[in-house]
Amino acid sequence: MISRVFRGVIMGPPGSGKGTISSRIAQSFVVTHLSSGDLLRAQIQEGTIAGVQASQYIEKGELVPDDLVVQLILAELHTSLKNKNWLLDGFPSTVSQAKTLQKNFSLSCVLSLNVPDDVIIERVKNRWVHAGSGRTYHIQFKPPKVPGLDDVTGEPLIQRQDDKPETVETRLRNYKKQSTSVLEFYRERGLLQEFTGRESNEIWPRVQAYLSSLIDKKQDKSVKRLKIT
Ligand SMILES: Nc1nc2c(ncn2[C@@H]2O[C@H](COP(=O)(O)OP(=O)(O)O)[C@@H](O)[C@H]2O)c(=O)[nH]1
Ligand SMILES: Nc1ncnc2c1ncn2[C@@H]1O[C@H](COP(=O)(O)OP(=O)(O)O)[C@@H](O)[C@H]1O
Repeated sequence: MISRVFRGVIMGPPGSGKGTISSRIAQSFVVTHLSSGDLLRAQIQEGTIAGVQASQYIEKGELVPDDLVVQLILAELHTSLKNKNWLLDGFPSTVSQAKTLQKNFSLSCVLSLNVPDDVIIERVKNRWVHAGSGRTYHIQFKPPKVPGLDDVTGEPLIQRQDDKPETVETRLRNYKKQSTSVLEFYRERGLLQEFTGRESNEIWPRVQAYLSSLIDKKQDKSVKRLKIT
């Protein structure tokens, strides 16, 4: 059933391909991708109070307090993404966040990526990002056109502080601890669609086929990835 507005969530452990699959969804459908991690990193870059608070948790691989991230996400959904198709990446990460989201919006679906830990740990080692846009690259899987530089701006790529192996281990542990109840919350509501695999290129066609039944492709073009100023 194609509903008027698409409101989706994509879940998965760090490095599972949420950003990769989300950008393909944004290219294939009229959907704007909003990453809670990108929002938080933008706050840190701007040196806001929220950014200073969030950085203390992010650098340890721990979740940022619910009220802080809820405020940032809801502000975007009620303004720049009002009446638009959107896909949330990395939010909700707790049941409390899921309940708050449910009070504000009814979701079309929740996609969950199941990728083995050994694949994730190897992948994140070679993840490079363009801090300003959140675009991600990978030495083998998605290399930049010019080594070390962002394809769009030509600015230097960096590795995230929280992508260090010991922090990734913490984030993986925290994801497993927190996500079980969030996945159950959505499974009980018949919203959860799980995709298991080792490569994004094998998962993507299954995601694309599933979303084709939910998203109306004919709608006017909307912004692909919310530019977080
Ligand atoms: N080798 C390989 N790397 C991938 C694959 N999918 C994504 N990546 C890369 O692995 C890293 C993590 O992917 P990302 O989409 O950022 O995952 P997220 O943390 O869940 O958003 C990035 O550097 C991606 O470019 C894949 O199928 N194979
Ligand atoms: N919904 C959220 N609730 C609390 N903290 C969050 C949330 N989303 C992101 N964060 C914080 O930002 C960090 C980076 O998130 P993210 O960019 O989604 O990582 P990845 O995409 O690699 O899984 C997380 O480790 C966590 O500290």
